[in-house]
Amino acid sequence: MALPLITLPLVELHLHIEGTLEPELIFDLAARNEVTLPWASLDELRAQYEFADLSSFLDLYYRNLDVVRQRVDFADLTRAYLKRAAAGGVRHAEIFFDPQAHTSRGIPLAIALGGVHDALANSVAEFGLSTKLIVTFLRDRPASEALEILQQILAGDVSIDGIGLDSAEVGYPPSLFIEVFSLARANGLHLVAHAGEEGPPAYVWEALDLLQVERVDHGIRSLEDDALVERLVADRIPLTVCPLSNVRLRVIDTLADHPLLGMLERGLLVTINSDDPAYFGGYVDDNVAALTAEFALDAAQLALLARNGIEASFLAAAEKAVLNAEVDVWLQSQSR
Ligand code: HPA
Ligand SMILES: [Zn+2]
Repeated sequence: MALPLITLPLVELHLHIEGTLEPELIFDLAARNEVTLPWASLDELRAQYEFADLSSFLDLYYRNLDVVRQRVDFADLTRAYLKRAAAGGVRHAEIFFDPQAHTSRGIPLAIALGGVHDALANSVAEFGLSTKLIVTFLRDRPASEALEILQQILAGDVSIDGIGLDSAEVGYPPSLFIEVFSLARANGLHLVAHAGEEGPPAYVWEALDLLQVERVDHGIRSLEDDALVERLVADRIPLTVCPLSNVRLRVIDTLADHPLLGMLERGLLVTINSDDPAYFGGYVDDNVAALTAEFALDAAQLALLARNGIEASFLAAAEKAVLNAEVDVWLQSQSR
């Protein structure tokens, strides 16, 4: 009898829930909410998924959210991600949610956040997948708005685990958000920020020194600054790298050009993630599979990447130990 296949237990740390809105769900929610779409068919919508850079992607990402309106829509969106992620071996996900992508189009915060929370609350029971929720602020909107929303969340009844920064990077340095991050820190929240995706290494320094982030999202432009790499290595600051996103947003030309192996060689704590899987051609397991094919990664390298994700997560030590033991079992299964 064939041995049952053991899947590598994965942790996902860079995932925008809004970026899991698949074309089929866009059409379903448009029908549910009686929204007229500008696309006549799924194919016509899919034809829009060619991006020149981050901002051309963000235009479509925000636009497509028009169909997500009711609390149940947010729950359905989130549940669909959890189901797909679990099927790909994800055991723990730390999920980004952009409140301003919804409040700015008139959806009350409580509806959007409540719907996401409804799905996350059942995730362990339904999918065997634990989660944390990280509220990300749009850096191309005023910091005063982010501060107001954070205050509302802190006063509300949905508890969150951390905050982050995303959206258009260049021209919006982390220094604009010092007050928001100070408030989050004072309230015991974890801190992350997108930096060094399209922005310069100086933004990564600011995220570390001014915002005191615990992880850097993307961060691949850090490689342009040796002193910064030394700092990231010395402090074991994780970088949540998203290879298929990097290719689709033209941060790099092709997957073959991805600096993953060089980053690992330099001792960086690199984790593999999907970013916006409905837009970039794959979920986290697809990212791992694409890297494995491109760079002929062996079982030890895959186990290292899985362990990096576990180390970089905001799980408690005992929870990390459980997942690391599952990686051990997977690694043993690979040598048989
Ligand atoms: O890849 C991203 N970068 C910045 N902001 C984002 N918001 C969703 N995805 C992204
Ligand atoms: Zn991102």
